[in-house]
Amino acid sequence: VGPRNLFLIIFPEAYNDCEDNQTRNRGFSKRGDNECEQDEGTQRIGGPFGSKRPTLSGSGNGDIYQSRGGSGSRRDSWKSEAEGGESGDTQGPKVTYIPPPPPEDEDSIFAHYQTGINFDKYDTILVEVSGHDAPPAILTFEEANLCQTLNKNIAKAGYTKLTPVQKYSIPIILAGRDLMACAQTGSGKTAAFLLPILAHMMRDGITASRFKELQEPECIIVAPTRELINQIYLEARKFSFGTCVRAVVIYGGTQLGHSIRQIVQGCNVLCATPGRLMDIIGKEKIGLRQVKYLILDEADRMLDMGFGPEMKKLISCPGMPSKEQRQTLMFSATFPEEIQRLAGEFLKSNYLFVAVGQVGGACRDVQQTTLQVGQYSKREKLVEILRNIGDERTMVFVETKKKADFIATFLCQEKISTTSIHGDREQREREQALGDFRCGKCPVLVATSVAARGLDIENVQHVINFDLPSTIDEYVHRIGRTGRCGNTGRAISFFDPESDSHLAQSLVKVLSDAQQDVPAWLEEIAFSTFVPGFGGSTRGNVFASVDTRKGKSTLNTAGFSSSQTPNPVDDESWD
Ligand SMILES: Nc1ncnc2c1ncn2[C@@H]1O[C@H](COP(=O)(O)OP(=O)(O)OP(=O)(O)O)[C@@H](O)[C@H]1O
Repeated sequence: VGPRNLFLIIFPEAYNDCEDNQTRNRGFSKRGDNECEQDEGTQRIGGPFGSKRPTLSGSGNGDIYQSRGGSGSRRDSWKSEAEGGESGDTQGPKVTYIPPPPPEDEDSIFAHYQTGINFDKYDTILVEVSGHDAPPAILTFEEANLCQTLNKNIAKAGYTKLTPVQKYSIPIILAGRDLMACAQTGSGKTAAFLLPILAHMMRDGITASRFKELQEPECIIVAPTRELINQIYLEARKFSFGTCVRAVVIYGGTQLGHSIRQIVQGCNVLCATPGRLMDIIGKEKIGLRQVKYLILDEADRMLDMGFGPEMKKLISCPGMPSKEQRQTLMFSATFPEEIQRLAGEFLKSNYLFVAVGQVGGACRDVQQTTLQVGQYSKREKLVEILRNIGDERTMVFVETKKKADFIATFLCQEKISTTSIHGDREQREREQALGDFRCGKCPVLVATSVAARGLDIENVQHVINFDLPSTIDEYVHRIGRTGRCGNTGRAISFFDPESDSHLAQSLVKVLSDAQQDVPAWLEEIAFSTFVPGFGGSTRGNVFASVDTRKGKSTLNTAGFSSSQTPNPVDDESWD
């Protein structure tokens, strides 16, 4: 019995289960179901790729699958942390993982990859700014008039030229305005908010944090996944290098005591996943009275039905300054209209909206290919493609955690060096997997949607959608793991007409908007599933290209400053 057969004997229904699961979920908006961050406080113990089937639970062999309630349990699972899960009174053993500290040497802090051949093409992208009295865009870092230390750090990070989202967002944030910004994946949104906030903090003369049981950060940044918030923290640490500003990161899957120890040493910029943040606030280690900046990265995800209620709780926490008294910033590559409307509750009514290119559009530096592949041929096709790719770094996205384990195991058996990341793996394993992928030890990373957003990994040349996601937004984020910062990349998607037809129409639109070839068979499927007045089952108005306030806006190429909206924009009342 070969290893693959052995796997199938032990988990005979693994493959079909995954497919069933995926099919069952089709047709529903899976916003809220898709795997994202799950900050539950208990620890999972897994096999080579983490999760074990629930049926093994309690087998007494130490190989226990700590059930997380299946897909769709995200809210509950991370709530359990906020409600005391971390203290170990829910399920499973207490989390003891303490992530290794990041390297402290300057070379590591400022390590970066090169911008690509298409970096300058960013300047040709149309930018739309809506809202009243938008400050003009800046063309250079010098125009931003940042302090010397920040300028030094920018130079050490290898930034010489602003990206469009930076040209527009930096002056808006420096002017103290609230902002909702939408720009393509990999185009520098993180620095677009970090730099002006740090500049503000420096200008306000932030004093060095000192040890205190209750810390009161000036800035809170939230993001939907642990790895992403850690990445944002590393960027914050890089740009604040040599200043008094202390950034701290806290996220689920790690020991709570460790998070607390990081915080009490001083905290000006708190980077957090929502579950851990609420937990720490509940434990009175963080006070909110000094919060001047609240940033929601991947804001559409942070406001959707998965995280939205917790974000609302956050802004209504005792001490949290009202929206009039804080500056709130939202960034994403996608912004469905209905989520834009929800965002109004968080933002001042005169917030500005910046759209670089088409809201929700795919990055044009990614060459997209769609292949018609039925579910039973997918594995063979995957192996064929990976063998052709060789050692180039490739992310393979699948729809379920079980499938991620299954495909990763399968590829290893095929002698393709593979690791995996998904929400049923322990945090230690997730970080190890990402590390092995980053350094090239494992050039293939099989992932669920937990890795779809925000992750900025050097040299990811290929993304393969083994399973297409259920929403086109998720597709845009996934393929955005390649083709970053002006570099080129390739995305190959397996389209199974049995389960993916609902996506055909929006996929055709995304492909054609990004000037990609659209296969005739895909157009045919899109046509045959045509829904008049297409709202799409998955994403409100799929191709929203404007601020939903419908204010008049101005179109600019990124090199020129915007004029302002002449008319009142609020024809819809949110407050
Ligand atoms: N002005 C710049 N010059 C050079 N490199 C830059 C510049 N701005 C950002 N970068 C680099 O580009 C990469 C992508 O940036 P970032 O991760 O902020 O993209 P993003 O827009 O947030 O993407 P996503 O939508 O996937 O979250 C990072 O490695 C970042 O350091």
